[in-house]
Order: sequence, then C-alpha cells, then structure tokens
Amino acid sequence: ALFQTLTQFHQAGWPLVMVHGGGVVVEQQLAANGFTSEKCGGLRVTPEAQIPVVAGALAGTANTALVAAAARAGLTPVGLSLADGGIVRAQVLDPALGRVGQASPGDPRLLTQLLQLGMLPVVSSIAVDEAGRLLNVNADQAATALCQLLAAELVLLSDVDGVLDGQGQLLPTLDRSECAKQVAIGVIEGGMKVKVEAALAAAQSINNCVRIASWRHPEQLTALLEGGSVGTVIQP
Ligand SMILES: Nc1ncnc2c1ncn2[C@@H]1O[C@H](COP(=O)(O)OP(=O)(O)O)[C@@H](O)[C@H]1O
Ligand SMILES: CC(=O)N[C@@H](CCC(=O)OP(=O)(O)O)C(=O)O
Repeated sequence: ALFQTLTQFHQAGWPLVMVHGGGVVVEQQLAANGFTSEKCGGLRVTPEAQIPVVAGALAGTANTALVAAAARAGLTPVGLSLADGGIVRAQVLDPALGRVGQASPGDPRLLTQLLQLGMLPVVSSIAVDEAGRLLNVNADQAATALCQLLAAELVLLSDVDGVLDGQGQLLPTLDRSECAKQVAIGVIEGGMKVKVEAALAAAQSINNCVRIASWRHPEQLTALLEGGSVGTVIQP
C-alpha cells in the first residue's frame, strides 16, 4: 500500500529516495543465528561477530523485499546500501556500541543520476567506513544524511502516527525546545528519541520542516502532494 501511494508521488513528478531500516528483520535473523541483541539509547549494540547477520538482514532480506514490492507497484526501484557510490562517509559512532556507524553526506551523483532516469533508489542503512568495515547505521540517521546530501524534503515513517504525548495523543507540531522538554520528562524515548533528534538535525540543515508520520496509513501521505500536513511537523 505504501508503494501504491508513492506511485502517485512519482506520477506527480516528485523524485523519491527511500531509506529503510528493518529492526524486526535484524532481530529475527540474529535470534535464528543464536545471537541475543540489546539497544542502548535507541541504537542496537552491534558486536563485530553480528555485523554479517545485520548486513544480510538489512542490505539483503529487507532491501530486496522492498525492491520487490516497489517493482510490483509499477515503480522502477534500484536496491542500494549507503556503501554504494560513496553516497555517505561513515565512521564508528561510539566504540562501546561496536559496529554502529555515523553517516555524513558523501557523493550525490549516483542518486541524482538514478532520479534523472526516473528510478527509485531504495537504500538500506548499511555503510562502510574508510577501513572497509561494514557498519550498522540507524535508518533515521541514514535518512537524515541523505536528506542533507540532496537538500531534499524528509518524511520519517514509523509504526505510530507521529510523536505522541503522555496520553497517546498526536503532537501536531514540535520545535527544538518542546522536543527537549518531552525527552527530559521521558515522554519521547527509545527509537522515537533517535527519530526526533534525526528530524531536528535534518530540519536545521535544510532550514525546512521535517515530518514524522506513519507507514500504516500511507493514503494520508497524499495530503503532502497538495501542500497539506500529516503526522508531527518538526520545525527547524
Ligand atoms: N512520544 C512517543 N511517541 C511515539 N512513539 C514513541 C514515543 N516514545 C517512544 N516511542 C516508541 O518509539 C517507537 C518508534 O521507534 P522505532 O521503533 O525505533 O521506530 P522505527 O522502527 O519506525 O524507526 C514507537 O513504536 C514507540 O514504541
Ligand atoms: C544502529 C541501529 O540501531 N541500527 C538499526 C538499523 C535498522 C533500523 O533502524 O530499523 P528500524 O527503522 O526498523 O528501527 C538496527 O539494527 O535496528
């Protein structure tokens, strides 16, 4: 259903890049290989011994499944990782987290060429550092690096409607100070804290709003085509 909606964006002439994670797939495949996994501050601790499984799950299973779904919807997807064409520069974020990467914008040419061809780049959040080591990048942080690289608008999709308050109600708009307040009181935590911080970084560098919305209701995203709004708007 999401790709059906993206087809409408494509037909309206919006060039699209999809950046994806797949934490659920990572967890399934780590468990199937006898590994346990934990998160620290919303990021998966990734010991060196686990990176082949994590890379297989994200750049293999998740990426090819999304490419297949996009093709079925009539788009022309190209499956990539952050390691292809120098899209990003990456380094270890914090040695205590193992092979977790921090990505910064690299070379835009591969993506711009694919967009000119009318294709849909589908980019997994696996990167390679200068020493040639595979790194596991949180997908929201990966999307932020690509947003900065292309000076593009950014919509971060999650399994919730957007950022929710303490009563589970959607917060329609948030600025930096309100985000900090909600994080401090523990209302925004875990994966949503990572997402909100990624959104704030992106919003600041493109000097434009970033949206956090749900992939569960893709039809609501078409409001963006008419200049409308969806989910939570994160202000620069
Ligand atoms: N204030 C909040 N609003 C919405 N979700 C929140 C909030 N605080 C924590 N979360 C959690 O963050 C999750 C989204 O983060 P995560 O699962 O990492 O996202 P994704 O896989 O979509 O990148 C939500 O499903 C929810 O459990
Ligand atoms: C370092 C880190 O946390 N990497 C993430 C990458 C996948 C991801 O971000 O997936 P979601 O979008 O489904 O959360 C992970 O291993 O889960």
